[in-house]
Amino acid sequence: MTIQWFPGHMAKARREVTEKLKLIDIVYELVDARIPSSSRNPMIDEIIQHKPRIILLNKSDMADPAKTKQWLDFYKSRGLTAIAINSQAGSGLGQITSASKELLKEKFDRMKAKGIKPRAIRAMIVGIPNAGKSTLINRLAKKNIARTGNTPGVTKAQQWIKVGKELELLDTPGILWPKFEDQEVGLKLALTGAIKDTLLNLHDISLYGLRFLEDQYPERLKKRYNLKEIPEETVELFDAIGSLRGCLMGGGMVDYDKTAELVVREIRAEKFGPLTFEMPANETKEEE
Ligand SMILES: Nc1nc2c(ncn2[C@@H]2O[C@H](COP(=O)(O)OP(=O)(O)OP(=O)(O)O)[C@@H](O)[C@H]2O)c(=O)[nH]1
Repeated sequence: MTIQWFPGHMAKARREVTEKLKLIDIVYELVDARIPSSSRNPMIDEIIQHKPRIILLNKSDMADPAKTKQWLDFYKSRGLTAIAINSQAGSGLGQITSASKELLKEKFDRMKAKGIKPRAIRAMIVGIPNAGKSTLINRLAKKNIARTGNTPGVTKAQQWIKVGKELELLDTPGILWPKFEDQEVGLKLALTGAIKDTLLNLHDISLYGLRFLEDQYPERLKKRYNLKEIPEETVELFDAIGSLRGCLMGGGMVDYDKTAELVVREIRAEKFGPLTFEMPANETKEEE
């Protein structure tokens, strides 16, 4: 699903998340491990305020493991709890409940001291489109969706998913917008498949991807496209890839549209192995 975000949509999304915050103890902020910064909502800190939070680096199977570790260290150094997960395979999910209990220990101890009956931790998942929210919810839900049903004329009841005995999850995640006003963020979102190609120029996306590979993973780029050296000139690079892969027009000229499309498709399909497109040093100021 690709959402076109207009100011009205953003305000509504924010309102919905703010409303649901009242029902929960903790927020699970789901980001893409390949672009942990670009796949965040730029106003998330302001929106969730002081609500306890765990950052879930999803799709960690598609990210560079060494870089994921650096991201986890970075969050830790900032006093933030972060866990690398793979919602599709279910790995890392076991840590979510224990980390939540740790973060909420004081609150629950206080409740206990006041004589309040013990209850499960209540949580909500928040993330940008395509972060993997539904996949994670389905994984955690197994068969334990507590359907409460709707009563006509009454506001739709929130439905809770039981995750073991100690955790309950709101069944609808909060969907928030990415920082798409930043061109580079847009290119990273496109390369990871979070936004449609049609929103950006395919040549710009592929060129950004190729230059990124040249800078960070030159050997993988050379190997994939049989390059002895990586040509400095963009045209030469496209020519080399296009002719190797038969992306040609009539007359044997390289078809740059087809070549650009091929490159983007291959990056997304992990043909260059797991990739991480940004590191903590690029984090924007709001983390400071
Ligand atoms: N490799 C991999 N793919 C994942 C993972 N989690 C989700 N996906 C894939 O990512 C895509 C988006 O997942 P969804 O669960 O639909 O994402 P969403 O955040 O609910 O998306 P919206 O409904 O657009 O808000 C799907 O193709 C999933 O199969 C993961 O951990 N690893």
